[in-house]
Amino acid sequence: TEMSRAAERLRLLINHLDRPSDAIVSFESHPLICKTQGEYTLDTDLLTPEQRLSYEQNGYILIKNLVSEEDINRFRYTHTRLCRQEVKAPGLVTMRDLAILKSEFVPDQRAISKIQDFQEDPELFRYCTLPQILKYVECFTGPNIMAMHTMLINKPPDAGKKTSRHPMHQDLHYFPFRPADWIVCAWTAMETVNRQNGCLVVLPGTHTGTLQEHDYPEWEGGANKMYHGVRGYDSQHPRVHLEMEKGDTVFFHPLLIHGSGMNQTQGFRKAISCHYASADCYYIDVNGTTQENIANEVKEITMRKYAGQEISFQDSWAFRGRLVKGERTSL
Ligand SMILES: CCCC(=O)SCCNC(=O)CCNC(=O)[C@H](O)C(C)(C)COP(=O)(O)OP(=O)(O)OC[C@H]1O[C@@H](n2cnc3c(N)ncnc32)[C@H](O)[C@@H]1OP(=O)(O)O
Ligand SMILES: Nc1ncnc2c1ncn2[C@@H]1O[C@H](COP(=O)(O)OP(=O)(O)OP(=O)(O)O)[C@@H](O)[C@H]1O
Ligand SMILES: O=C(O)CCC(=O)C(=O)O
Ligand SMILES: [Fe+2]
Ligand SMILES: [Mg+2]
Repeated sequence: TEMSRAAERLRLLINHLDRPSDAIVSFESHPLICKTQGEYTLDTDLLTPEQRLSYEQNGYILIKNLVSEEDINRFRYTHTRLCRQEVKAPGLVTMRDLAILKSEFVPDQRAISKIQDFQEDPELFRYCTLPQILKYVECFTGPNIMAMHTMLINKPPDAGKKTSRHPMHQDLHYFPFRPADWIVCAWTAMETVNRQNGCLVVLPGTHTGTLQEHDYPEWEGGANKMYHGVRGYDSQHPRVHLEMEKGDTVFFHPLLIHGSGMNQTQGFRKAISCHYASADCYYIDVNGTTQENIANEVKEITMRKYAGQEISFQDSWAFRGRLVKGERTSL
């Protein structure tokens, strides 16, 4: 890992040198290159030494009660209206659970297990700009911050085929940008999440590893579109169930292996999340890598969505990404 991170830094240096001079970010003085105290976090006066150490070692930190009840209630209300199509947001992607795909369509939150790409909905996107979240994000990404990927997950009661599970995966599998250490996910519980309704399950420490090969899990009841899982991860690795209360927020590294279990309750378990990256990250070519499979699926879907227009995997990220702080330097 140390070698591959060194190689990544070298690639980054070359990438910066390749750019026109006005785009060059002063390399020596770059806050992220000059991280001296810890490899994964910056010294911003916010994280305690214990929290920094915990992120370095585990790949995540959980902050209690970070988002107010009032904000979450507003996000819930907007979610309901988006699902009922009472309000529209350009680019919004809605996803139905495999188990109810063939049932009659009712435009209701109960039919929609996930919405993605809400960057054009001002109310939901407010989540991505909350100052108390960005303060933490900055510890990982530095001052130029892009909101790259937005989701509101509405995990349905399992219909009996275990399709409500999310297989163990690394989010970096979906991202054609680097370096991984400058990317972080914020995931906020919109209600109590526990083992019964399918809380996040993480394998602490796996963020120090490399990106693994991902594919559809061989599950009897099938798996949802694009829900790839890590091929053959170590099932003996210690697991932590992140039980959280409404408003609690976990920040985690994109290489951290995580998933979520079945929802064994009758409620729809809700969480809102955003993946942030330093605007100083750069796009990579995933051809010939393990990410080729997801890139092809994404290209196929964008092709259908935008009437046959070919959009590169990288561009599909560039046009959804939104600057939330600082300067849009590269992404
Ligand atoms: C850090 C990131 C981590 C992650 O994002 S992990 C999860 C990644 N998931 C995603 O990116 C969401 C993917 N979902 C989507 O893009 C859309 O929901 C999807 C699948 C394209 C469907 O949207 P629409 O096109 O609006 O819906 P549609 O009813 O016209 O369906 C089109 C074809 O897709 C199929 N489909 C829809 N939902 C599915 C599901 N849950 N599992 C498996 N297949 C599914 C559907 O049957 C249809 O197929 P066909 O054309 O009839 O052969
Ligand atoms: N057979 C399996 N192969 C691969 N991954 C699995 C398998 N079973 C569960 N997982 C994954 O492990 C994580 C936890 O899922 P699981 O349904 O076992 O919930 P759990 O939280 O462990 O609950 P329980 O208390 O019932 O064990 C999820 O990411 C799930 O997708
Ligand atoms: O909320 C969940 O169940 C986890 C979702 C997740 O990890 C993802 O979509 O990448
Ligand atoms: Fe994930
Ligand atoms: Mg289990």
